[in-house]
Amino acid sequence: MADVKRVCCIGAGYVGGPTCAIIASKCPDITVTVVDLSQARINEWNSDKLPIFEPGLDDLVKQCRGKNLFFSTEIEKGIKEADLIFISVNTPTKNYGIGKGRAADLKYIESAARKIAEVAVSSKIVVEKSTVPVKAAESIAHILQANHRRGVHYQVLSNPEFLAEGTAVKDLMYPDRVLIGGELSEEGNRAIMALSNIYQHWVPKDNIITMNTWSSELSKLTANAFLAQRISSINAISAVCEATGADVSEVAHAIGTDSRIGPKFLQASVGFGGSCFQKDVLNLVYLCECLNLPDVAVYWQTVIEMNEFQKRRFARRVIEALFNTVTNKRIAIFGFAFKKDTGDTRESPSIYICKYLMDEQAKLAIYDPKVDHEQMISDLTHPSISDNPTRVQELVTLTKDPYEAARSAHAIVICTEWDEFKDYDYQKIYDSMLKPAFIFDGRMILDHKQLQKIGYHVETIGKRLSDDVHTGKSTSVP
Ligand SMILES: NC(=O)c1ccc[n+]([C@@H]2O[C@H](COP(=O)([O-])OP(=O)(O)OC[C@H]3O[C@@H](n4cnc5c(N)ncnc54)[C@H](O)[C@@H]3O)[C@@H](O)[C@H]2O)c1
Ligand SMILES: O=c1ccn([C@@H]2O[C@H](COP(=O)(O)OP(=O)(O)O[C@H]3O[C@H](CO)[C@@H](O)[C@H](O)[C@H]3O)[C@@H](O)[C@H]2O)c(=O)[nH]1
Repeated sequence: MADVKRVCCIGAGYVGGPTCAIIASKCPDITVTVVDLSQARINEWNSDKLPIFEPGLDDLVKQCRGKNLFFSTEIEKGIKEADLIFISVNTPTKNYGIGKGRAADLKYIESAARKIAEVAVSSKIVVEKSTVPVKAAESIAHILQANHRRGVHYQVLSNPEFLAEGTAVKDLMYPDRVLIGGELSEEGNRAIMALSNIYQHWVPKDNIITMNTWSSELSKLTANAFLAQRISSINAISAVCEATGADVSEVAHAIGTDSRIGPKFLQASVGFGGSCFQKDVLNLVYLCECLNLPDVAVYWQTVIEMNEFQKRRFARRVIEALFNTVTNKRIAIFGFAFKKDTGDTRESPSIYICKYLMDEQAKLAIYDPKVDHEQMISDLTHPSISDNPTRVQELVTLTKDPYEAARSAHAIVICTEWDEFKDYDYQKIYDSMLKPAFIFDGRMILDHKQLQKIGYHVETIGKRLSDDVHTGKSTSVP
């Protein structure tokens, strides 16, 4: 099995699509087919407008599509023909039954495994690419082995993905490391080598780390838990900064220069979003509970609680600064994606900030350079955000023009760190706003001094810019 010629990937999402585009582009000797249940998603992958926005992805897909990269709903054919199959389906937080709100929902993983067992007529390497709880590979192996045909053998590997959205192509092209976990046996080793050979087309051998399956699965959850924890930690410190007059950027810089801490992932913000951090930390929390480690579970749970606190705290600051009422006030929301350079809104802090402001009956004018308006409405009318979709439609205006969003507004709230927000004509915007005009920079990306010079009242995360600090009246510590 050392020579993989055909790869199939089940799941044409944010991970499956870009990962397979890179494999196809770096391995012209391998045919890669990405399959999905969703005809609409596959149609988009086969069209000029891909279903996801990622810098550099369009070119990559165009370069390989129809040559050695295919997108299809013919799942059975894809499985039958492949030597190696990636399972890259979604593993969302369960919203029903046992483990509701914390455990990962493994129903899509299981159905992919069952489909493989049902249709495979030759031996396969099955690679768990999705993020899963520890021991999920064992369940996949059980399903495959219990249903296998004579002469068909399986090796199950864990190969978690570390790409971040918005930088997926770069992350896949130059990964810090590739992790491959497998069975400690001769067949296990052969399967690990086969997958490693694919990556070695472009990843230096030393950056490919092999280990036992459970360590690999746990490493993925641990990496995300550590990253999320850093953000929650600096966000917690941002609250202390606002209360004391310290500046969180200065604190982050100071601690980041300690080589043991390092400078990355210390950007205080309105809170972390995205489809992974919350889901994976909760997944770890649930795992700890199941392993009868309640203290460890509580430890990681606080990372999530701090993130909730940060989103709520920021929305409250907006309301307080606007004289404790935002009812019927027009507030421009700049940014709806969970971070810049993506159109993804899953768990975006912007959704929650909009929710808190809508709860106070603020009128929102939302602008994002990449998020579709249908997606915004779908997020804001989700039952967990609002129980009155008609009211949402009344309160929210969606616009394709940031200047339009800010016109006659009382305030601008920056929720995503899009680069273009830095380049707007803020004098022109100021002139069109109601006075006093407020800017709440939830991402610390604007030139605050310049904005103050124009006349804005500026508030940001982790730093006091308002008058009481300028006059030295910062909160005293007992
Ligand atoms: N999004 C990220 O940045 C990222 C990064 C690293 C890891 N991950 C992990 O990778 C996995 C996939 O994430 P994603 O963001 O790509 O999800 P996604 O929701 O974008 O895509 C998953 C796709 O799988 C398809 N699917 C589900 N069940 C299927 C089945 N039985 N047969 C065929 N297709 C099926 C869905 O239709 C969907 O298109 C998750 O476990 C996630 O935690 C995501
Ligand atoms: O210093 C920082 C860094 C990030 N964020 C926020 O954290 C969230 C997540 O950002 P990021 O990690 O860059 O994007 P994701 O696409 O969610 O990627 C994370 O989740 C993926 C899915 O598991 C992993 O593969 C990646 O390694 C991991 O970075 C976003 O809302 C960011 O704005 C901050 O607030 N401060």
